[in-house]
Amino acid sequence: MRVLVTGGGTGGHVYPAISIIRGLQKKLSQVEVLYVGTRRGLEADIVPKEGIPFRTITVTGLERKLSWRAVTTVCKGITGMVQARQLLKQFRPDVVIGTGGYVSGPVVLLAALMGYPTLLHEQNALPGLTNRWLARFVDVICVTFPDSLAYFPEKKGRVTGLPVRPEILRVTRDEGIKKLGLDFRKKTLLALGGSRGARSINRAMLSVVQKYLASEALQIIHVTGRDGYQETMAGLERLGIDVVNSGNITIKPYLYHIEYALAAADLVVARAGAAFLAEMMIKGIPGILIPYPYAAENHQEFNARSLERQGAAVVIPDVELNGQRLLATVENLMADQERLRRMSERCRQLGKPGALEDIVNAVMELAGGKSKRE
Ligand SMILES: CC(=O)N[C@H]1[C@@H](OP(=O)(O)OP(=O)(O)OC[C@H]2O[C@@H](n3ccc(=O)[nH]c3=O)[C@H](O)[C@@H]2O)O[C@H](CO)[C@@H](O)[C@@H]1O
Repeated sequence: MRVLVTGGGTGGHVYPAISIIRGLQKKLSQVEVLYVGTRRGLEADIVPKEGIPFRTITVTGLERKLSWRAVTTVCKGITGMVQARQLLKQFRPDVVIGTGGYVSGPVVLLAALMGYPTLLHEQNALPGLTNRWLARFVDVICVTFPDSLAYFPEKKGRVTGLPVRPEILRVTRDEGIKKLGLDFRKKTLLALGGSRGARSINRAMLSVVQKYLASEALQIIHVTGRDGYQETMAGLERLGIDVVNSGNITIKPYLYHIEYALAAADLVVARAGAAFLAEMMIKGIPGILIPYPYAAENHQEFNARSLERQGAAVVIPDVELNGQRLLATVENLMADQERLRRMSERCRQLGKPGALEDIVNAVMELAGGKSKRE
């Protein structure tokens, strides 16, 4: 099978694309892949390192106002379309997969117009601009949140979820607690702010760390992000909080093996990026979510509110976040273990451990069911 994959700009679009490619390679003995991205997106760095054949086209984001920049954008858009058409004609895929981001616009559009079977994957509850725009042209749209089905033509959408790394599915609570040197008798709070950390969460967490410094009930892992580590440590020192000798608090700039922390956690404090939320749901961990307010079209708010409506999380808007509010929310949840248990149950029901399998099956079905016109 020949699969052309496109999607990029940020990791949020690139990692699901790589997971889908790996899933197809595992399932099929013969699969030839071509990844189409831009030179400037994160995909240009990651995809070749993964050993996946990679080609680039020229595209830039859409301009909302008429200006010289808008004219240049249109010209680049036309160049991108011509390049995409050439790549499609050369590679002749059995199926084309788009995971969002500007680059997938011209590639998937051309593919659909040329008669190739097309599939989109949407990660967020509020679908991205490119996927919303492509929806009318494509065959199948796999979504993460049921909420986003409302933005797509009725018969095309299906809820598959977002693929998570296999090690996250595999590691057990006992393994996580042991690996991180935690106490089996205590509950564990994991606080982190997405892959780059979050200053507002780091600041608010100071109050939570201070309160639970010597707790017999709750231990804390706080991941600050690389940029926030020094500031957090300085903040703790200013407050006279000695985390090193407390034995109850772990502060790290980044977790390369987050699967252990996820396996150990009973509650998280986090942003609301789609990948992390999918991981929380699968592990059954309720969340206190503080959506990143500057994400495109405020989409993290939609992700977080979706889980809140379904009883799997509580939301604190970033503008309302401070130490007092976060501490009160943690304390309320810790005082109501029955509520935490119900929330955890809801998370597990929402988790989609079979996401990758479902997407791979949809791709295979599509590739087998339609023939190319060009
Ligand atoms: C700022 C922004 O716009 N982010 C978007 C981006 O998220 P982004 O690509 O940043 O992804 P997420 O925030 O959902 O997930 C972060 C990932 O980093 C991992 N991790 C994090 C911290 C750590 O110490 N170790 C570690 O391994 C997590 O396990 C997770 O897999 O694309 C997603 C999918 O389109 C969107 O939903 C997010 O809103």
